[in-house]
Amino acid sequence: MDYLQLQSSSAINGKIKISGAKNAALPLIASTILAKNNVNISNLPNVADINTLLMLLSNLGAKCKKGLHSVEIDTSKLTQTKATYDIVKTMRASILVLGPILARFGHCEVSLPGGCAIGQRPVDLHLKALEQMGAKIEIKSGYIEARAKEGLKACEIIFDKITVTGTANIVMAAALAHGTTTITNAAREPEVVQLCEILNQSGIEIEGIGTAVLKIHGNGGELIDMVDFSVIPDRIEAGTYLCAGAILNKELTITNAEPKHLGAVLSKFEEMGFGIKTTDTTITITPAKEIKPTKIVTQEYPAFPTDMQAQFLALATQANGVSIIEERLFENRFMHVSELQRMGADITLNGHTATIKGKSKLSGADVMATDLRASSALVLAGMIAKGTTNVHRIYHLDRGYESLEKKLQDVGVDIKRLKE
Ligand SMILES: CC(=O)N[C@H]1[C@@H](OP(=O)(O)OP(=O)(O)OC[C@H]2O[C@@H](n3ccc(=O)[nH]c3=O)[C@H](O)[C@@H]2O)O[C@H](CO)[C@@H](O)[C@@H]1O
Ligand SMILES: C=C(OP(=O)(O)O)C(=O)O
Repeated sequence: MDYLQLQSSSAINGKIKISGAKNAALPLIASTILAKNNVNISNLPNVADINTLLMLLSNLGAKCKKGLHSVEIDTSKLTQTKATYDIVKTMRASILVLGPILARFGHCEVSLPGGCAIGQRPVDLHLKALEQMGAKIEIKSGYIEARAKEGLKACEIIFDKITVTGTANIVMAAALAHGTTTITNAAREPEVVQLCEILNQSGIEIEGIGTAVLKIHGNGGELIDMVDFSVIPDRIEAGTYLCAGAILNKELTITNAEPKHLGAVLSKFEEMGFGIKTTDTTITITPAKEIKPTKIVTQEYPAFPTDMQAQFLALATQANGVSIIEERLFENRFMHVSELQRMGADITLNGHTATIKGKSKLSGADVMATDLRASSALVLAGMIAKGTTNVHRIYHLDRGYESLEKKLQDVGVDIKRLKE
C-alpha cells in the first residue's frame, strides 16, 4: 500500500494546474447511458473514481476508450442492467447509474451503497423520487431492484433535503420520462448545473438550471444525441491547493480554475486575512499579515462546501485565536480531528462543531487518512509539521486528487509517495 511522506516546507511558489472535477465527471459519465452515439469527454481527471465508473460502464457493455485526460464512450450496445456490489462498495457515486439505466431499460439492479466513513449516507430520497415517477422498487439481498415497465412518468418531486447525486439521478431519469418533471429543492452545485447544461445541449429541454426548481421536459424514452464536452474545473481541488498556500502563508497561483465556483471559499480566505486575486481562470492567494481565526458552517452550494471543511480545519490550527467549524451535512465528517490532535492540534469536538485553538506548533507523526478530504487535510498539516509526517491509507486520496504529490512537489513541497 502506498503512503505519502512529508517534511515541513518553508517555501512554496509557482503555479498548480487544476484538473477536471471528479464530482462533475461522475454524473456526466453516467449520463452517457442515455446516449445513442459515441461521446467524447475531455478535461477528465485521472483519478481512481473515474476509472471505477468506467469499469462499471464497461461491465454493462459500454466501450470506453480512455486517454490520460479524455474518454470516448459508446453505450449503444449495453447488454447488462446490474451494477454489482464489488464495484459499488468501492464508490458510493455508483448510485448515479440507477436513474439512467432505469430510464433506458425500464429495469435495473444496483447494489445498495451503504454508509461510509463520513456518515450513513442513505439513498432514500433517490428511491422515493423514482417511485413517484412510477418505478416499483424492492430491496433484495442488498440490491435495489427497480422496475418501470411502461417507462418513467413525469411528476412533481419535492426533495425533503437537498441532495447532489439525488438531483443528478432524477434529472437523468426525467430526461427520458414521459412529460415534464419538476424538481423542487434541487441541488444547485456547479456539477449539477453542468449535467443539466450538457443534457440541455443534447436536446433535453431543462428550465431553471442553477436554481432550486428544475423543470425537465422528458422526451418519452428516445435515446439522446449527446454532445461532446469538457469537464468543469475541480473547485474542491482548487480550494485544497489554495489552502496549501494559506497554511504556509505564501503566495500561490492555481490555473485552469473557475473562480466563480469558489465564492464562499474565497471569502473565507479573505476573512482570515489572505489576499485573493482572480482572473477568468486563475486564482492567486497572497500571504496574510496575521492569520485570523474563522467561523465556518458547511452548507449546500452556494454556501461553504463540506468537501472543504477538513482542509480549513487544518488551516485553522495556524490561525491566531479560536476558530469554530460546524459540519451540517455529514454526521461523521470529523475523523481527521483525532489525527490532527495526534500532530499537536488543539481541537475540541462537541457534536457537529469543532473548536480549534490556534496557533499550534504541529509535529510530524504517522497518521491515517480516513476519507478523501481528511487525507488532504493531513497532507496540509504535514507540510508545516516539524519532522516527518507519514500519511497512510491514501487510497482515499487517490479517489479524487490527480497526481497530488507531483503537483505539490512542482511548487516546492517536500512530499513523496512511498510503499509500506
Ligand atoms: C460524487 C459527489 O458528487 N459527491 C458529493 C455529493 O455527495 P452526495 O450526493 O452523496 O451527497 P448528498 O447531497 O446526497 O447528501 C446531502 C445530505 O443529504 C442526505 N441524504 C442524501 C440522499 C438521500 O437519499 N437521503 C439523505 O438523507 C445525506 O446523508 C447528507 O446528509 O454531495 C456531497 C454534499 O455536497 C459532497 O460532500 C460529495 O462530495
Ligand atoms: C465525499 C466525497 O466524495 P463521495 O461522495 O464520492 O464520497 C468528496 O468528493 O469529497
